[in-house]
Amino acid sequence: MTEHHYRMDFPVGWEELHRNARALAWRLLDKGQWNGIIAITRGGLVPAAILAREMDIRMIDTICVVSYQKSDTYGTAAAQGDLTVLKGVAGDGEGMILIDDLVDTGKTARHVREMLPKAHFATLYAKPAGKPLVDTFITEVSQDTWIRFPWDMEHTFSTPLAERPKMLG
Ligand SMILES: O=P(O)(O)OC[C@H]1O[C@H](OP(=O)(O)OP(=O)(O)O)[C@H](O)[C@@H]1O
Ligand SMILES: Nc1nc2[nH]cnc2c(=O)[nH]1
Ligand SMILES: [Mg+2]
Repeated sequence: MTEHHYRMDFPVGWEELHRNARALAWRLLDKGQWNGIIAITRGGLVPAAILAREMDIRMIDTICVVSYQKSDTYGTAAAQGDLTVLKGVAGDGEGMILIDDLVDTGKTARHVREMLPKAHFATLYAKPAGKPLVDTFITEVSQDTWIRFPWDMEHTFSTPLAERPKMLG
């Protein structure tokens, strides 16, 4: 188990996520022809759907993995367990876009890149430790930032920034 310390919160709304995913689609279209998309579950599924629509790709597969345990009250990962692959993909990934929402420590990226060494690994967000493992990403955030995706959030009371350090621990 690896312990993580996140000091900053980075909430991402649907519009911002959509804009970033479309920016990624532009970048990938510029890089050539693709045979399909492989989404890393679960975070890669939404970006995969947006890429598929923008890039006119119908061939979509998944690598199904379990890694982080989100165990604290605020949905921030307290620990990262061993990576378990529930479902892989045949072949070496040639001509395929391998997509995830983000790369953090790079542990997931390292594992899936070994499984599909010829795939083009893309993410919307990247933290410095994982950045060298990504072929194409859109937005970099610092290592001590916890990204909150729209599918993990709902509209609720917003705690003033000055009080948040107590919450993040
Ligand atoms: O670079 P790493 O430190 O390996 O972290 C990145 C991984 O963590 C998140 O997935 P998570 O395990 O939270 O599961 P989910 O996609 O099912 O929500 C994210 O979607 C990446 O897959
Ligand atoms: N939602 C979310 N999941 C993660 N898994 C690893 N890092 C992160 C992060 O910053 N945000
Ligand atoms: Mg994930």
